[in-house]
Amino acid sequence: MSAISWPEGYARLILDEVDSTNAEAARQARTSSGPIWIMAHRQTAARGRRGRAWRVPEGNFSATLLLMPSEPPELVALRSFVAALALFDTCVRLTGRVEPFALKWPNDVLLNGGKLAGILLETLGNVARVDHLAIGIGVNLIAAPDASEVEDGAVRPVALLPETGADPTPETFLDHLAADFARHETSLKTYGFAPIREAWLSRAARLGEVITARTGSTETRGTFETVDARGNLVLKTPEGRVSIAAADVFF
Ligand SMILES: O=C(O)CCCC[C@@H]1SC[C@@H]2NC(=O)N[C@@H]21
Repeated sequence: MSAISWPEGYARLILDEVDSTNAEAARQARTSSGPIWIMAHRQTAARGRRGRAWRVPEGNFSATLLLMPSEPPELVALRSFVAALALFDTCVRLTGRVEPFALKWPNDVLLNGGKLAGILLETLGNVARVDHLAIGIGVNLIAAPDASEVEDGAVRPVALLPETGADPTPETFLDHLAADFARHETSLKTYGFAPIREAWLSRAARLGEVITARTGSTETRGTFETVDARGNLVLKTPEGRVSIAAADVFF
């Protein structure tokens, strides 16, 4: 595997233990003046989407990228697609295989149909313009939580090592991910969301198939048509097209 160079303009902080790298990003935001990757070998209070806990066996990958976008929230939210694409590229490079990986809206990476990685976006700042964005990324490198620990109907958790035999250290994973993220971030800034959206759709799981999107107590079932220019999930239902900004998706 060729050596990878750390992207210019991004700082890096590697911790042995922290409560949550997203919580550390919020603390770093008080003093940091530029983007910084924060990686931890252990998290004692890692959090997942929608207030869930995220269980992290040691050896798995846990990191947060703190950005200072100063952009409106709808643009900032598109970073979840940038992060998902970067994760996809990193996984492909480190395993030498593309076919077992897919992206699940809004921001999971699947491996052999199971959940390999999740992304948690958290914003800090005023409502109109986001001053700080924390992109938290967890990847099951060596071990996945037991299927009994996840919500009913959710995809089963899987890990990279048992599924592919690839055994990157968290540091190696970070080096690749930081480079891949920086490349897609430059593309977003230069060309806008369109190429990111196309690339994401070409790696999407269950495109054209019937899926279910659940938000609280509301459930929408329909054919996964596309992701629109704002990153919304578009489902074709018997009642017409529905565009969904935030939900959990079930296959
Ligand atoms: O629910 C999900 O799918 C998102 C999981 C995100 C977990 C990562 S691990 C690194 C970062 N720190 C946290 O506390 N959470 C994110």
